[in-house]
Amino acid sequence: MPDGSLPLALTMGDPAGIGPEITAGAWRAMRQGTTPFAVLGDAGLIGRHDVPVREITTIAQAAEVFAHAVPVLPVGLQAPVHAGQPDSGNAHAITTSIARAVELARNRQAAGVVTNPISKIVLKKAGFAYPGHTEYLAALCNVPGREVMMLACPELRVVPVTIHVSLRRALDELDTSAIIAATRTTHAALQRDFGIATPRIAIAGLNPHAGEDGSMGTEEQTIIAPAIAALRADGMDISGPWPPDTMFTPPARARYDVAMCMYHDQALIPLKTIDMTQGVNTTLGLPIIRTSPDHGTAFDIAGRGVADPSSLVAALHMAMRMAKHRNRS
Ligand SMILES: NC(=O)C1=CN([C@@H]2O[C@H](COP(=O)(O)OP(=O)(O)OC[C@H]3O[C@@H](n4cnc5c(N)ncnc54)[C@H](O)[C@@H]3O)[C@@H](O)[C@H]2O)C=CC1
Ligand SMILES: NCC(=O)COP(=O)(O)O
Repeated sequence: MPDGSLPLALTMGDPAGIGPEITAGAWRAMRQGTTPFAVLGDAGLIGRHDVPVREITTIAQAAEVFAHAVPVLPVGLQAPVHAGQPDSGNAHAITTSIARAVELARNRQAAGVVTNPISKIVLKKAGFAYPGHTEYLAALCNVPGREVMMLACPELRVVPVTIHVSLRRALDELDTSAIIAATRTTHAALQRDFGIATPRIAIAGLNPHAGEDGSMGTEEQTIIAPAIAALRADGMDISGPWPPDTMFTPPARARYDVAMCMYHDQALIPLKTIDMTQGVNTTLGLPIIRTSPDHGTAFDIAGRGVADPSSLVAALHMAMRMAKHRNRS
């Protein structure tokens, strides 16, 4: 069976966050469609949100069950779950769910992995060694350091070259080779997983006004321009370095397929401001497909039944589209 018709593996995320209720909401929205998923988590927890749930023993059973109930491959919890009150006691279950989902995708039993949100600090307190999914997934796939985070909504795609580090450390980490590596990975993924034959890539500056000829910082000249030259020499359609404050306006966005940004918030602020409900986070550079909603655990509203499942639905649909593109390439 081609990967595009396999079910997706959906991780549990933090059980005290909005993961269980957006999972139930996504199933309601998608049950009659052609994108089945199986949850690696706790059936009782999802059943709290007024949806039928069925435990399955292999992910192959998901497609048949999906129209009638949320298919769940059980992953046992270690601590009781109270919505909105995260507990590091469940860290092992959270990370096991991710590891098993990756295994299913790597064994070609799942079309890809879609992750529900985790709390970085909850896992860190339990000794988890990774800043987020992105880095953990790369380790699980034996490609540490090759991971690239891309967020996408219908209006914009953005890639932060430096990811889950302090702003001070991001400035230290930013170098020509990091920009070149992230851009090459992004270019290849846009072709392979998104069907864009000749991606137009815009590179952001770092400083106000992109440095204005070195009068407000020299990183554009010393770090970014050499990366642009090397990428153009590879034959890519590269523009920049663009002043970051104007490169996300609607006319500017129309001129590129992806914006390479120098640090986390330079990328994520415009994306989430433009469209938090349809935004999807995807990890490029892995041997598997991985997407996720663009939002976090939203502990402040968890359990109230008000969480919007739209971003998770968009993540599930994007993962399936990517799997189908990858199969055709
Ligand atoms: N992919 C992932 O696993 C991600 C995890 N996080 C984690 O989430 C935790 C909370 O992070 P925050 O910065 O508070 O961001 P957040 O996205 O969880 O919440 C920000 C605001 O948006 C609201 N919100 C988020 N998703 C919503 C939804 N589906 N429907 C309605 N309202 C929604 C929340 O109620 C809150 O007011 C952190 O521990 C962070 O590490 C954050 C981003 C992504
Ligand atoms: N701000 C994006 C984010 O935190 C998502 O990280 P990850 O868990 O997908 O690595």
